[in-house]
This record gives sequence, C-alpha cells and structure tokens, in this order.
Amino acid sequence: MTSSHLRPTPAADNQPTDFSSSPLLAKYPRHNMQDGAAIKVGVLGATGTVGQRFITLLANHPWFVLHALGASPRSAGKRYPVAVNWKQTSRLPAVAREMIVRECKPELFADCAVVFSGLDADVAGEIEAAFRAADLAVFSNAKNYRRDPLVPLIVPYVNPSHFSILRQQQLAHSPPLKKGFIITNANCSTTGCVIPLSALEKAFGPLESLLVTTMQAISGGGYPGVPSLDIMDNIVPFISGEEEKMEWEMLKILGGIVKNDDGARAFDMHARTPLRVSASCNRVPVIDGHTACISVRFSRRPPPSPQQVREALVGFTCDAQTLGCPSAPRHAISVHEEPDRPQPRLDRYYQDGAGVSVGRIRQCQVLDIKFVVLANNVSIGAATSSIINAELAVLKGVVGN
Ligand SMILES: NC(=O)C1=CN([C@@H]2O[C@H](COP(=O)(O)OP(=O)(O)OC[C@H]3O[C@@H](n4cnc5c(N)ncnc54)[C@H](OP(=O)(O)O)[C@@H]3O)[C@@H](O)[C@H]2O)C=CC1
Ligand SMILES: N[C@@H](CC(=O)OP(=O)(O)O)C(=O)O
Repeated sequence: MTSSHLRPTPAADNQPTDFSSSPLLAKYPRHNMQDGAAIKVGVLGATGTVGQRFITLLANHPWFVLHALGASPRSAGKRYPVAVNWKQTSRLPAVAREMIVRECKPELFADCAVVFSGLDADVAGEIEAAFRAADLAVFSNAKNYRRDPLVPLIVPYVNPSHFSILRQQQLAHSPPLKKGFIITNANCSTTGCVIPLSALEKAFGPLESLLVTTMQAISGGGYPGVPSLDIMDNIVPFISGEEEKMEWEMLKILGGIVKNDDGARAFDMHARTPLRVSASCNRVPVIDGHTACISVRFSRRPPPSPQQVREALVGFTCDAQTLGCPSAPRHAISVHEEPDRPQPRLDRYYQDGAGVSVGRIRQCQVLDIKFVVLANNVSIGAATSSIINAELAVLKGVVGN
C-alpha cells in the first residue's frame, strides 16, 4: 500500500533546512518583506535540546539572522561551541561557531526584533517577563505563560487568529508596550494532537469528547532527561504535570476568542460546545518523536466515516501555508495507509520535522473514530512552531525591523 502524500526519503536526522526547495519561498522571497533587510533574532536557552534545534533551523533562514545567543551564567562568556554539548547529527552551523553566549539579560538582546526562548521553565517566567518589559517580542516554548489570559498559546497550523489578543496584552502592561509581548507555543504532545483535531473540527464541527494516550520520547524531558537505567527496557507511565497540561491546553487552542460587552477579548476555552478531554501520558524508550493514540466523539450525528476523516486530513491546509511562511511544510498532515505507520524512527523527520503523521484511521467501538498521530517533539513540538509563529507575526506586521 502507498501513503496519501509522496514523502521524500527520510532525511538524515536534523539536517539543516534547505529553504531553496520551499514552494512558498518562490512566492514570498526576502525582498517581499517590509524593508528587505534580514530580521535579527536571539535565542534564549540556546545550549539546550530545543535551543540547538532553533540554531539548526535558523542557520539558513531566509528572513531571520541569528544575532544573539543566551544561556545560564554557567555558559555565559564562552564561545558557543565550548558552552554547548552539541547533540544534533548535523554539524554545528558556521553562524554559531564564533558567537559568544550571553547572559539572558534584555539589554544584551536589545537589537533583536524577535527573541526565541527555549529556557528551562524554572527560570523562564522571570526572564521572559523582563524581556517583554524591555519591549522585546518573545516566542516561548516554556509552560510559564500558557495559562495567562492575555497570552496567546499558538500552534501555527491551528489558531493564528489568537494573535488578535496581543494588543490587549501590550496595553495591559505597565507601562503599556509598543512592540513587546509574549507568545507561547504548546506542550509538545498537545501540539501533535491538536493539528489533526483542528482539521476534524474544521471539516465536521465540534468534538464532544476525546481520549488520548501518549508514548513520549526521552528528549521531551531535555538533556540528559530520564536516567538510562529507568528508561531502557522499560515504560514509565507518568510524566509530571503532562496530562493536566494536555487537557487544559487543548481547550485554549481549539477554542475561539470572544468579545465581551466592553470590547475586551477573552479565550472561550471551547465553552460554546464543551469538549471533554482525558489524557494518559507515558515515557517510552524512543529518542525523538511523540506518538499518541486518540479516540474522538463528534457532536454532530451521524459522525463522519473513517474514509471521510481520511479525506479531511489529507485535504487540510492552513494559514501558515497560504500566507507564505517559509518554514511551513507542504503538507501539515501526512496520512498513512500502511497498517503499521506512523513510527517514530521512520516518520519523525518527515518534512524536516515540521509536519505530523497520522495513520490507522478506523472506527472506534466506544467513541466514533480512532487514529494514531506522530509529531517530532523538538521540531513542530517546539522550535519549528515558535519559528512559524514568528513568521506569521512578520506577515501580520506584528514584528519586523
Ligand atoms: N524538549 C522538548 O521536546 C520540549 C521542550 N519544551 C520546553 O522548552 C524549554 C527548553 O526545553 P529543553 O531544551 O528540553 O531543556 P534543556 O534542559 O535541554 O535546556 C535548558 C536551557 O535553559 C538554560 N538555562 C538553565 N538555567 C538557566 C538560567 N538560570 N539562566 C538562563 N538560562 C538557563 C540552559 O542553559 P545552560 O546550558 O547554560 O545550563 C539551557 O540552554 C523548557 O521550558 C521545556 O519545558 C517544550 C516543548 C518540547
Ligand atoms: N513535558 C514534555 C516536554 C515539555 O517540556 O513540556 P512543557 O513545555 O509543556 O513543559 C515531555 O516531557 O515530553
């Protein structure tokens, strides 16, 4: 059997993105940007698992140029190759080889129009707030501000409409901000799931309930993560805080934004059509790539058939593609027909880790439909989402030189 989309041979792990083959770049070349100049970006937490992926993805970016790298005081002052324990299979990009790691202080990133954060959550709260207060645009992977009622939690293929809350965030700040804000992306397991779920809601109306069981890669916990003696030959059926994050974040992302009587915007948390979510999260001995088994029930009766679901997922397109984000993949969702796919080892680098892979779409005897989804936790689950969010921000005129 064949797959619904032609997929390239899986690239060697983590090769730098080749933007020259992006179909969108031809349509939206660099000179289409506001003033034609590359946009300076910084990376906080640049030495970590997510930070390294940022550097790999940004090294050849057509709009963004790496300008400043930050990490802990342990790393600050060192050349990046000395500070980092480089764990990517591609070589450390030339652009980062001579850079000196800075402390994560806003004044050291003042020239950056965009700051990506891959900071440890223990320190992200305070540091990201200080960067926002210095009127810098922060795109964060950390969990700290995801529940903030004025901070959008954006999965770029799903809810870029949530950018509309940003002005309110800036005005609520004391003093009000002109350019600074925080945008977060979601927990890596949440991200992989909401992409196909949003495609289903778009095609068939609201979901009523869903059950999700994850099998999450070791790299999700950062480096060095779970001790080898705990994870080899084993499954750990607990990831602290993960189930609660998935259950809550899905509602914020899949929900809309309402305008109150006073004109203020608020996230509706899917309240108009309540959605019940139950998540069970497991750590498995896979290096990269979070897999999730999902069963859903639709509000609308009768529910769609597996074939209708398959067609909706294959046909899914999103703003990040149509607007022309250079890092958006040709297909946000790849649908497999083979009975034993997706698999992390085979499918996690599909489209450089920017797409998600779905398979085993079938009837569920308890709810309506069940399927499997695989997402690269470090790419679309983290760095790639942040980068596409920043590309959307450029196209929406929210950031720029
Ligand atoms: N790994 C994944 O798949 C995903 C991770 N995330 C989130 O992204 C963030 C980064 O995760 P990950 O890369 O895995 O984590 P790592 O532990 O691999 O990296 C953490 C980074 O934070 C820096 N840091 C630690 N302490 C400080 C400090 N006091 N001041 C400034 N910088 C500091 C570290 O610098 P140094 O090297 O100098 O210590 C390092 O660069 C976390 O919030 C995580 O929850 C989100 C989605 C997926
Ligand atoms: N907790 C996730 C990764 C992560 O860091 O999540 P969050 O950004 O929601 O804290 C995992 O272990 O796979």
